[in-house]
Amino acid sequence: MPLTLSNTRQADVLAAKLAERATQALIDEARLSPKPGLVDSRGSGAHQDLNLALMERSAHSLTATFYALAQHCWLRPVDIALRQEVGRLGRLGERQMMTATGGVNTHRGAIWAMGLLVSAVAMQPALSQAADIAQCAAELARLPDAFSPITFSKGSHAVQRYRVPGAKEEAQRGFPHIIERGLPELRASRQRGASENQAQLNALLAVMTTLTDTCVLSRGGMSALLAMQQGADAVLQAGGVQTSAGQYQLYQLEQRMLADNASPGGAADLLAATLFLDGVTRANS
Ligand SMILES: CC(C)(COP(=O)(O)OP(=O)(O)OC[C@H]1O[C@@H](n2cnc3c(N)ncnc32)[C@H](O)[C@@H]1O)[C@@H](O)C(=O)NCCC(=O)NCCS
Ligand SMILES: Nc1ncnc2c1ncn2[C@@H]1O[C@H](COP(=O)(O)OP(=O)(O)OP(=O)(O)O)[C@@H](O)[C@H]1O
Repeated sequence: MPLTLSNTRQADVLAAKLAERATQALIDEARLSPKPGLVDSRGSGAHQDLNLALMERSAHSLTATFYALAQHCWLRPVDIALRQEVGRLGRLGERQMMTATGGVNTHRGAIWAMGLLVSAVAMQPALSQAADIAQCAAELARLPDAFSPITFSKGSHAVQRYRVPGAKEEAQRGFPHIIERGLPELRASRQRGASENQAQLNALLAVMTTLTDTCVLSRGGMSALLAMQQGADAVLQAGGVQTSAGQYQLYQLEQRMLADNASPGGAADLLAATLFLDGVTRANS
């Protein structure tokens, strides 16, 4: 479509809205409490170098990145040129995050997941189903980015060592932990009468039941990952965080994760992305 004044204005409006929603989803995730092992409004969980103020500063520093991604992707077809530009903007966002936090990794995985989903909504603003948006993001994630530097990462090390899918594969598969776990649990919990806080915690736990979270693997190995998955499942089997049995199981899970020095950063990223997609698709419906 040729760029006219009117559709340039539409692109601006949508980009501003998506950037604001993505930033807010990161803030809502960070504040949500009580989350096992993660930064929340009670404290730093298993982290020495993170706290809520830093997470919020980091989230705000990313608004400009999400805005640029949405602007650039507006009505664009998925192709290598777009993939490269999205990769460039994502890496620029990582550098801006590092500047805002004084060199601490607060949201690396979140920039990846949220950045791809923001891009997908801008590419096809008419999509109204979360699964379709996730598939569009997956198509982008599956394309090679020739400018991606080959660097060591804890995530890729865990993927190779334990032979499990990590952040890249989750995106390339169409974010199954958002579409098949987080989003259905969020909506089902609300329908069962859980409060918004409880529904979001249940959604996080639903993601944790099966995610091979490379943050947990890097810090605590396979035993910590299995304890996380089984502990999250035990909370949901007990009726979720809105029941006293579920709260007891959540307390047990938190104690175990702290003892393992483990934090489900990948699950937290996917919860933030779940909240973003929930908001975007509710606004469209
Ligand atoms: C894919 C990324 C996250 C790197 O992943 P990798 O596993 O190699 O490294 P790293 O350990 O630094 O980060 C992984 C992060 O992903 C999250 N995560 C961990 N496990 C999982 C999982 N199973 N599923 C989803 N997310 C996960 C965590 O937050 C973790 O910290 C990303 O940084 C990247 O390659 N970006 C390139 C820039 C780009 O192309 N961006 C485009 C979109 S903006
Ligand atoms: N509330 C949260 N608390 C902690 N981490 C979170 C939270 N929300 C998202 N994350 C994700 O967790 C990741 C940070 O995890 P972690 O600190 O384990 O990674 P690291 O810096 O690579 O490793 P380490 O801290 O072990 O050196 C970030 O990429 C971020 O996207």
